[in-house]
Amino acid sequence: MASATLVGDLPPTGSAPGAANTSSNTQFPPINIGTRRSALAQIQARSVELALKKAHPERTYNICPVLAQGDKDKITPLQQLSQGENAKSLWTGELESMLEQGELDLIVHCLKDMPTQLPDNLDLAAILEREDPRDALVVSPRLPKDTTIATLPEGSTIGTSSVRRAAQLRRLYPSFKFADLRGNVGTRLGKLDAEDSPFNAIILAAAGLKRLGMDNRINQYLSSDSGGMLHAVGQGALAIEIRKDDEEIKKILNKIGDERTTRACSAERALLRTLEGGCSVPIGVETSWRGGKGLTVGAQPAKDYDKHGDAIEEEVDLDEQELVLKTLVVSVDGKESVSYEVARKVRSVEDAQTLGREVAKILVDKGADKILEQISRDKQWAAKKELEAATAAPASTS
Ligand SMILES: NCc1[nH]cc(CCC(=O)O)c1CC(=O)O
Repeated sequence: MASATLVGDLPPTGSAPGAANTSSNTQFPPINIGTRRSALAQIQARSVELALKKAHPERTYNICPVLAQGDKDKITPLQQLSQGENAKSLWTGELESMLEQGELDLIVHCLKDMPTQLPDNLDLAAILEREDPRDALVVSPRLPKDTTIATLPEGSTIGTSSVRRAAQLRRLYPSFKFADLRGNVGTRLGKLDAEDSPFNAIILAAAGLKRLGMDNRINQYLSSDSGGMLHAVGQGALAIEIRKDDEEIKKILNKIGDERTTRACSAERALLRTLEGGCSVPIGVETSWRGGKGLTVGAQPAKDYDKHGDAIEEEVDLDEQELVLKTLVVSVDGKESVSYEVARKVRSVEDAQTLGREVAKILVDKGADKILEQISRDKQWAAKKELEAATAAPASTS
């Protein structure tokens, strides 16, 4: 038959007259969820799919894993990769063009990896409840299990490709050396554990380890209270990017966002955007909510436990709580730093953004601009050197 239609390829509407009153998945086309290909990315995409299925069981969902540019090039250090025009699209460019072309309906991102400015036709449409935003210290299996950042051997080598992590640690632990460490979480742990590993410890986001069920590898959670580390803007939160004009998907996403995380992360991102920092700029933040009824830890309300040990969610009026925002900008060598802390009620995303922008201006007044200018001069210098090297040896493959 010339006009055969493939099963599963039915048009969303206008099925042949007399067709059975079809099941839900033929009334609407499936929603295509884009994600990167790593195990962690796919777990994250599945958690979003689950939330969507709960909110909209009448729809069907497809997870589409896509290989990102940043995953392909594992050799060039991140600082160099994230330079120039395409800097910001390292992890998201490929997925975004598929979204623009309608091959995807939404992309699940780690908010931390999302640039503060998106292409004009795309939108950050939802931020989900935050997982643990802290950084985590994972020490070599050759060291005692109770090793902390403060008890690591003098002169230890720490594996991290994050300028923010290295700069903050240089500031407090000047004897440490830092070595580039790339790859997905499993790869990084493998490099730490290897017989001939150069690393005494590595730093990873606690959120990634928890989502992968590998938090048993965490030797110490790092925070302002422990190890003196502030995490990256948006760390631990998942965000959904969509086409700006896609009202249907906007409506579908309505129920899955988390207001507390959205406000906290909006303050963090407005701060970052005002400082014009990319993901490789050493800006650390920490947000928590306090006041109202009951204390909150991280982005989430502190949980009470009933006599069976089940968590009781406290009723806390978010609008009556203060957002506590701790911030730190450190020079790459760790020698200069500017910090600022503020607490204020933020009753909307706009309030939160205003707070973030104000804090950025205060940090600049306190000298953060000099630190950031130095970093951008260093980057330009490195880019120039790279270009010179490329011109001098065009055939070089290294
Ligand atoms: N830099 C890469 C990256 N982007 C997001 C996460 C996972 C944590 C998160 O969801 O914020 C990680 C891994 C890491 O930093 O260890």
